[in-house]
Amino acid sequence: MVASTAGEVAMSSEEKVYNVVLKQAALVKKQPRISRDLDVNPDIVLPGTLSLLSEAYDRCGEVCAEYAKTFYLGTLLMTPERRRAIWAIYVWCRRTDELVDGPNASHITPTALDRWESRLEDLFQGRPFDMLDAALSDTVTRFPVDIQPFRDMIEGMRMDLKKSRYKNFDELYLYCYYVAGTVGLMSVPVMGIAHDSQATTESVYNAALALGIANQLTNILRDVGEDARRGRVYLPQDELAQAGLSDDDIFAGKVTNKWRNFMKNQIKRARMFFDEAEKGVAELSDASRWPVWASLLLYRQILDEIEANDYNNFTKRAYVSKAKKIAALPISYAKSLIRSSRMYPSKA
Ligand SMILES: CC(C)=CCC/C(C)=C/CC/C(C)=C/CC/C(C)=C/[C@@H]1[C@@H](COP(=O)(O)OP(=O)(O)O)[C@]1(C)CC/C=C(\C)CC/C=C(\C)CCC=C(C)C
Ligand SMILES: Nc1ncnc2c1ncn2[C@@H]1O[C@H](COP(=O)(O)OP(=O)(O)OP(=O)(O)O)[C@@H](O)[C@H]1O
Ligand SMILES: [Mn+2]
Repeated sequence: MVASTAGEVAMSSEEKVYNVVLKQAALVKKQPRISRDLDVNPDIVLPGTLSLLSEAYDRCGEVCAEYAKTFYLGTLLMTPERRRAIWAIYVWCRRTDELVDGPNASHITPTALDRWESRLEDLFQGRPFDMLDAALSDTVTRFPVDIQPFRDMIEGMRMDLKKSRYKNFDELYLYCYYVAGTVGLMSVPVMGIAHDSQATTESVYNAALALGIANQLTNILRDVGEDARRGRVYLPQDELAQAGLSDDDIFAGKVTNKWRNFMKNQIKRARMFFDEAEKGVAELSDASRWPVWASLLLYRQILDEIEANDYNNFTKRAYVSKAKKIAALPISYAKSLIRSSRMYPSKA
């Protein structure tokens, strides 16, 4: 905590977000999981001509496969019920992101985000607006998923509309929580914690949050040039200044030693969040560990690729080759067999 000049005690973003983590962990412990047959969910009013929920989920799967093939393949390793739920969450996140990042982004106003949020409230109450919302509406009755991280992701999009600079890491951390840490908090109740895990629920949520933050920091470091061309700098201004750099250096896009040193520190920080996340993966339920390890290893390799590009993230896009993606699969499978804090072997 930081005391301001006015005397009141200000909370850091990390502390604020940790309070959300504690709340999510407490909710998941309380809420019992309801299991029903697919397509028989009396709590949902299906929109339009939609007669079967399975059609809605299939459509979510198609959207997911179209936007993120690698990730879609990962979800195929999960149980069918969990896989469908993750698709529904993925599609909602992707649609939310498209509002500010997609082809119609220039027309998006805070009012449009307010409307998206009231649609979110409706779908959590069993009144989905369209087919894709209907799948998520069903998911949130089957798994103890809370609305807060979804609201927070919309808040992140609001932030993105009005803010294009971040004073320090504390401000950037909050943005990363809103747009990506939230994904971790949404996913854990679906992926499930292993029945014999000795870890606390909070620590697993904390690791999930860390993976979201790590992914977003990596995404930012990969896209520095692309974002600068849209007038945006998602880097801590105070750290840029300490490194002797300014926005103008970023717009000029020249790889200098100052830039390399700055990038080394940013990469180091992103890796620390990946390390934090690693501690939680072993606690997830059996079928969820493999896809999460795969996504962690693949996303983390983008950092290695930025190094391999000699820190030119202005004009070169760092990406992981198909061969490396394939190589990550057996490695992540082997890692998913390791179950750190558990005392007994799995029954599954
Ligand atoms: C198995 C798994 C990875 C599950 C998560 C699936 C899920 C619901 C993903 C939604 C992702 C999404 C569309 C988010 C919207 C905002 C956004 C675009 C965030 C960026 C993702 C990267 O996407 P991409 O490379 O396509 O970016 P471009 O738009 O092309 O620029 C983010 C960087 C954030 C993604 C964050 C996660 C996937 C969180 C992962 C955390 C977990 C799955 C928790 C794991 C649990 C433990 C205990 C570690
Ligand atoms: N091996 C590659 N070759 C060329 N472009 C790539 C490669 N990998 C990723 N990209 C580009 O970067 C974008 C984002 O990559 P990301 O790492 O998020 O993979 P993704 O969304 O899971 O997509 P996919 O798995 O279908 O490649 C891709 O949509 C693509 O435009
Ligand atoms: Mn992508």
